[in-house]
Amino acid sequence: MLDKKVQPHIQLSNDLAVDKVLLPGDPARVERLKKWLDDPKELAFNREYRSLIGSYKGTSILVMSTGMGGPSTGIGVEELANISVKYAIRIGSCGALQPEMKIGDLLVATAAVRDEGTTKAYMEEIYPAVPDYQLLSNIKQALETNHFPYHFGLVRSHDSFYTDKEASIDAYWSNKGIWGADMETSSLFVIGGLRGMRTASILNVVVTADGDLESDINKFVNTEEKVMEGENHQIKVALEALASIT
Ligand SMILES: O=P(O)(O)O[C@H]1O[C@H](CO)[C@@H](O)[C@H]1O
Ligand SMILES: O=c1cc[nH]c(=O)[nH]1
Repeated sequence: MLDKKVQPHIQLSNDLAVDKVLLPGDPARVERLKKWLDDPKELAFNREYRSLIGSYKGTSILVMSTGMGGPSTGIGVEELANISVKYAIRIGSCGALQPEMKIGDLLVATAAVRDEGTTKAYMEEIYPAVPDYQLLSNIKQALETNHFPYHFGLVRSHDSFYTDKEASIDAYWSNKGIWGADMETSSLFVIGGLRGMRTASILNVVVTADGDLESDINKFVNTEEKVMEGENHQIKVALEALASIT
């Protein structure tokens, strides 16, 4: 369904005529993205959905935060599909689950474990959460051209952060070969995919596998240098991947 009306949550409409979007979780990341775009224009900031539009190498790019977790990501993705968005790359942060991953390394999701509630409201658990092959290929090209440190691997998207069991849950999934933990990738892949969107997720490592989640997250709030370097890398790679869509 194409929708000329302003969408209720994201407060954007089809009049934008843009089909490519970058999706950070954090609205503050939207502000930091401004410097990457030519002629950036603030659009809306309603609830967790902060948006701006600009261009990169002549390609029109929408940027919109999803907030944290599956439900807000799902609503954002549905409303973006209603205004004709066709390509969406998440630029998020994640906790590492494998020991060789360093702060500021990038993790490109090859698929996601649907360990959250949102996508179960849409599809049986046997349905896979997978990205678009062409976007992955563009992302790999940009990573190699720029020589940024990266990994490709499975991500676990989850709903909880501060339960008493987080350490053992992470150990379990690490042993099963999962590379990182976030809260939105599986919802983007499943809901975006069901709505005909091509999707990918590039995650910046903000917590190492042997790190303590609470203290490392606090360092993240203090904009630790390596984290910011990783964020700049993920933004550049995502923009290059979108701009090279033919
Ligand atoms: O930095 P963002 O993109 O929000 O991603 C991660 O950070 C939040 C938790 O701190 C969750 O949303 C998680 O997925
Ligand atoms: O472990 C982590 C760290 C950041 N974000 C997450 O979702 N999980």
